[in-house]
Amino acid sequence: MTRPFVRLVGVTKTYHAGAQEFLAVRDVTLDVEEGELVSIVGPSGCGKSTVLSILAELQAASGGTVEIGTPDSPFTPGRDVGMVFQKALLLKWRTIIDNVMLPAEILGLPRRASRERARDLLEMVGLSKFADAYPQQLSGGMQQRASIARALVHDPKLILMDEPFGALDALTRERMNLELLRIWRESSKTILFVTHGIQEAVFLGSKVAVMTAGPARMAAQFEIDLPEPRTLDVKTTEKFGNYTREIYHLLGMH
Ligand SMILES: Nc1ncnc2c1ncn2[C@@H]1O[C@H](COP(=O)(O)OP(=O)(O)OP(=O)(O)O)[C@@H](O)[C@H]1O
Repeated sequence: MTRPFVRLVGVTKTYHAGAQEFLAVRDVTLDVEEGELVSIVGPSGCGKSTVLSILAELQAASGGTVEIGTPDSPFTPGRDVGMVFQKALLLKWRTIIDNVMLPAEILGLPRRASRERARDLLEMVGLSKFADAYPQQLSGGMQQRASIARALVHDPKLILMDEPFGALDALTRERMNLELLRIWRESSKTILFVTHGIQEAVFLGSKVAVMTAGPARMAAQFEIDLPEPRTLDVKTTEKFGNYTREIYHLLGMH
């Protein structure tokens, strides 16, 4: 049995505000295999972003175990993380290719090789023609594709996505889901995908971790056994319906 790339065991996070303590998450236990795409779904405020920030080592857990990397594939925080947020957060005074290159620049990676990689990634996300355009010339979905290319440019081992398609219209979101699955297959990265959308979580993940609020905790996990490669037809299957129904119930929505 190989070691998972990410292992969280009984992770808790307490925030302090003066003398007040606030338990933001507890009972977070999750294994993510190398190359796996795992969804984390839950209502607003249940601590999903907190879990991602602990994984990115932007903040420390208050308790429990956080292990990332394996002996064969060690993990360097900062260097080995790519992040995608709800907003694309592109710098409007930089061209798309210069935006994509930003993490490589910050890490001081060789410029010529990074530029080539940025071009390849823009091709992968279907934006070759827009390399020299500015962000405001792109639609929301295109900007989000550029931000995915930016998250991959320094070849990180772990991609953390925090509600990346939440601001997109429903059709673009579906299209981006398909795009993400293709990019994931082509790049074979380990991806953690946070969403409020139960259907989105089940459609994308080989595993779905469900977080509940009040008190915030990781309540359950589902191995999602659906045909690969996944297409939108999967959503009409009985199995897909059963997974989503079970998660709705867990979240108290009947
Ligand atoms: N730096 C902080 N200091 C104090 N409390 C915080 C801090 N960051 C988050 N919290 C609290 O911790 C809880 C979890 O927040 P978090 O942002 O992780 O939830 P979330 O599930 O990602 O929410 P959303 O889906 O709305 O983005 C919330 O109640 C939030 O108010």
